[in-house]
Amino acid sequence: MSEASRLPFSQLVLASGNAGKLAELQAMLGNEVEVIPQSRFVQEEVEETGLTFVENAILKARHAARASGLPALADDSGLAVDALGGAPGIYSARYAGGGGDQANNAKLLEALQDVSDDKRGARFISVLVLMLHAEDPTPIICEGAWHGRIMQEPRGSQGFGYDPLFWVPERYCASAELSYADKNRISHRAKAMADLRKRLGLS
Ligand SMILES: O=c1nc[nH]c2c1ncn2[C@H]1C[C@H](O)[C@@H](COP(=O)(O)OP(=O)(O)OP(=O)(O)O)O1
Ligand SMILES: [Mg+2]
Repeated sequence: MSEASRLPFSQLVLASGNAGKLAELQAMLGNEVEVIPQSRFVQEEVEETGLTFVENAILKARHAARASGLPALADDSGLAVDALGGAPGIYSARYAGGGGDQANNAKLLEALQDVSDDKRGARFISVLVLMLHAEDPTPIICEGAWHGRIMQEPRGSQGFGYDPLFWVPERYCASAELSYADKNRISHRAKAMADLRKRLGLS
C-alpha cells in the first residue's frame, strides 16, 4: 500500500502566499498528496489578527479551506530574538511595516547593532495547522523551533525572509547558504512537518 493511501484526503491546499514557504512545504509533502497553492482559489489573504502563531495559522487554514472546499495546511512562522524579548515574533513579516524581507532584515540589524555576538541568540518558530474543512473543530497543530544566532551582516542567497541573517550552528553557515534540501531537513518547518507526518501516520 502506498503511503498516500493512508491519508484521509488526496489533495491539500497550502494556505500561504509566501513563495519560499510554498516551495518548502511542497517539497516536504509532494510525494504523499497533491498540493495546491491557495492562489488557485483565492487571491485575498486573511488578516492575521491573532496574538499567537497558533491563532494565526488557524485563521489562515480556515480561510483556505473555506475558499477551496479542500483540507488546508497553514504555516505561521517567525523569528524570536532573545535580545529583543522575543520580537519580532508573530509580527516578523510586518516588522518593518510591510517593506518586505530586505527592509525587515535591515531593521533587525539596526535593532541589534550594539548587541554582542554572545547575546544575539534567536530561534525560528513554525506552527503548522491542518484543518480537514473550514469548520473542523479539531485542527492538528504542530510546532517546530530552530535555534541559532543573528549575524552582523547578511550572507547567502538561498531561502527567503530572515535566512541571510540566521546563523546555523549545526552547519556553521547562514541559513541562506544551506542547500534547499538541507534546510528542509533541519529547519523549524521541517521539525513541525516531522511532527505532522507522525500525527498523520506517515512516518
Ligand atoms: O524559514 C524561514 N526562513 C527565513 N525567514 C522565515 C522563515 N520562516 C519564517 N520566516 C519569516 C518570514 C516572514 O517575515 C515571517 C513569516 O510570516 P508569516 O505571516 O508566517 O508568513 P508570510 O506572511 O510570509 O506568508 P503567509 O502568511 O501567507 O503564509 O517569518
Ligand atoms: Mg503572513
